[in-house]
Amino acid sequence: MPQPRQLPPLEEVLASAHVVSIPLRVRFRGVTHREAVIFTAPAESAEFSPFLEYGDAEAAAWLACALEVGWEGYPTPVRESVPVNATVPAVAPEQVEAVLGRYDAAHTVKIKVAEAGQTLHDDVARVEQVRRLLPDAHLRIDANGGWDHEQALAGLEALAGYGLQYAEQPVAGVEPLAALRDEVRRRELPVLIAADEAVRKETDPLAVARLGAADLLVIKAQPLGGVRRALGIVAEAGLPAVVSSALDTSIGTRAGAALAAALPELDYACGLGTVSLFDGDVTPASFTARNGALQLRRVSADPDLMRRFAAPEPRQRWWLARLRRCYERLVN
Ligand SMILES: O=C(O)CCC(=O)C1=CC=C[C@@H](O)[C@@H]1C(=O)O
Ligand SMILES: [Mg+2]
Repeated sequence: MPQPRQLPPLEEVLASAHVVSIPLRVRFRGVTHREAVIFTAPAESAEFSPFLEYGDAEAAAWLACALEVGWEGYPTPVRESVPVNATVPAVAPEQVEAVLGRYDAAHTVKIKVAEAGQTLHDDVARVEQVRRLLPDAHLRIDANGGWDHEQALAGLEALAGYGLQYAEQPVAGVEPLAALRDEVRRRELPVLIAADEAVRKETDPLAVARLGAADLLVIKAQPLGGVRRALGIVAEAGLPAVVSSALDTSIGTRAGAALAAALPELDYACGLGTVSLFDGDVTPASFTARNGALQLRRVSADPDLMRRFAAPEPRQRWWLARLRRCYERLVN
């Protein structure tokens, strides 16, 4: 398990922890509120927000990230500005304009596809609507592994005509992704393949690069156990990286921006625009993009806002118990 060089004492970690629940403007990943633990830590404000269904082994990596950020701070940036994409959840075409309206500018848009209970017809309608509204934007899709091999080929055949920069995790797993990428190239479909879950949910995040399963990697600081560990994975993989959010508040998004800002190469807009999907935040000036880019600055959690968005008491207890268990895993 990745760890910050020296863990701060558990009592200090608990004393700085605030459990919040922030409403989302649109349903995303099946949730309407995002729960998170925010630390008012000595180096930077930090966030621990593994998804609710994750077990402790996986969630512990997210805690390693929070402790690194909070008690060590960020690595030195090589750029001050990070371009980001707008994110369109699996909404109906009529809702697309309102979602895009939350962004100051959308030069690049990521569109969710292959949502359970929807059809390719729904995906085509959504992508078509984004393309109609933004004829010049770079478009990318994210299937979250929701297609099988044949569905992915059918999906990419149907959507490639709208001009896609890449397809993120069209099928689940590393080998299936490699097989799909081979077939996409054989058919000469003009779409690159990106790996997300195949990097962050596998025991070996480098398997994708070794097997040639993707053209680029989606990299997230919390699931990969921290900013510095993620930097190491990108360096070893030798593939272009798209740093993305884990649906974090402004605090976790700032850690993602620190990762993107420290990468030697940044060829693609990052998936760090999701604060615009939140209807509330723990910092007075939300860390959102201006003209399609985040400008690095200090982002600190505000005590009043953390009180305003404090999670209900039973959820606080649930999160603090989870935090203790994950900490124990990092120690042992
Ligand atoms: O990449 C983006 O534009 C936004 C982040 C995003 O899509 C995600 C955030 C959190 C959880 C994931 O299901 C999802 C993703 O799959 O990339
Ligand atoms: Mg993804």
